[in-house]
Amino acid sequence: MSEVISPPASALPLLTLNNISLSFKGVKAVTDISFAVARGEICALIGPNGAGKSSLLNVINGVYQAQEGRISFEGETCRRMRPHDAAVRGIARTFQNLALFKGMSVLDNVLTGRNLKRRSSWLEQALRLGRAAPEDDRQREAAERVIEFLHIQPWRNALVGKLPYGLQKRVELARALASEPKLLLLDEPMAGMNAEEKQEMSRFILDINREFGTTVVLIEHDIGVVMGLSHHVVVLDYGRKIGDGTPQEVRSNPEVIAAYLGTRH
Ligand SMILES: Nc1ncnc2c1ncn2[C@@H]1O[C@H](COP(=O)(O)OP(=O)(O)OP(=O)(O)O)[C@@H](O)[C@H]1O
Repeated sequence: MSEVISPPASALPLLTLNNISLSFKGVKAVTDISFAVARGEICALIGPNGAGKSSLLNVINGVYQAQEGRISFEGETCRRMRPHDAAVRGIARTFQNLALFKGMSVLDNVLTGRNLKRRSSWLEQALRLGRAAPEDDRQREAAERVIEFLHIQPWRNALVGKLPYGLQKRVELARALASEPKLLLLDEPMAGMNAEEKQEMSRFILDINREFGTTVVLIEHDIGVVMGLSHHVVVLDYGRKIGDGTPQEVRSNPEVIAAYLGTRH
């Protein structure tokens, strides 16, 4: 894999989490987490199982509402953000367990990522009237460009449920990318993949970051992949932040080493 190039320095972070705490019926999942994600960077969230990584991703895109703390996105601070608001503001995500329409084709799945870009009403779309027909063509062209970018054109008409798991993960990435996000949240994009597939997926994530300047926050368990892919690493353990810095800084952090070598588990 080629070297990770640092993103351009920008004064204002794209995303800032301030003192985020989240609990489920009194059980703390995330406690007092603060960190900032610079525009254009790839930030990895790592930590042992149950550390609170997915919960935090769900707070960022509004699936969960933090009981405490604030999130700022593009300088705008909000206490509560619903998933639809997050999508409208340019936050897209993929899931640990795939969330695709398995009975639909690759192209149709990717097209669902374009829904927020449509301006015609559902009636116009159903009857292909007014703005709907030319808009349909534009959305299809945009979806085809993403399909080509992620090298899934040979399967564009295949039913997603029939594809191997690694390809389904790529289709889910394509659907998220089709929405032209400013921030892409990837929950274990390489889970269940072999070394070759992981390398390929890392390559696509780097290409997205470089080609479109998309900021990425991803959860990944493979530390080798994280170190080769990320500009910034945030480490969680038991819902608390124990490390935050460059891959090199995090790798030499004694608390992180203790968490990973198991002396604390
Ligand atoms: N919907 C929920 N209801 C109750 N508890 C939850 C819920 N979601 C997460 N938790 C709890 O919050 C804690 C953090 O879980 P979370 O899934 O965020 O961790 P994680 O770091 O993503 O773990 P993994 O790497 O295994 O996916 C765990 O103790 C988990 O059991």
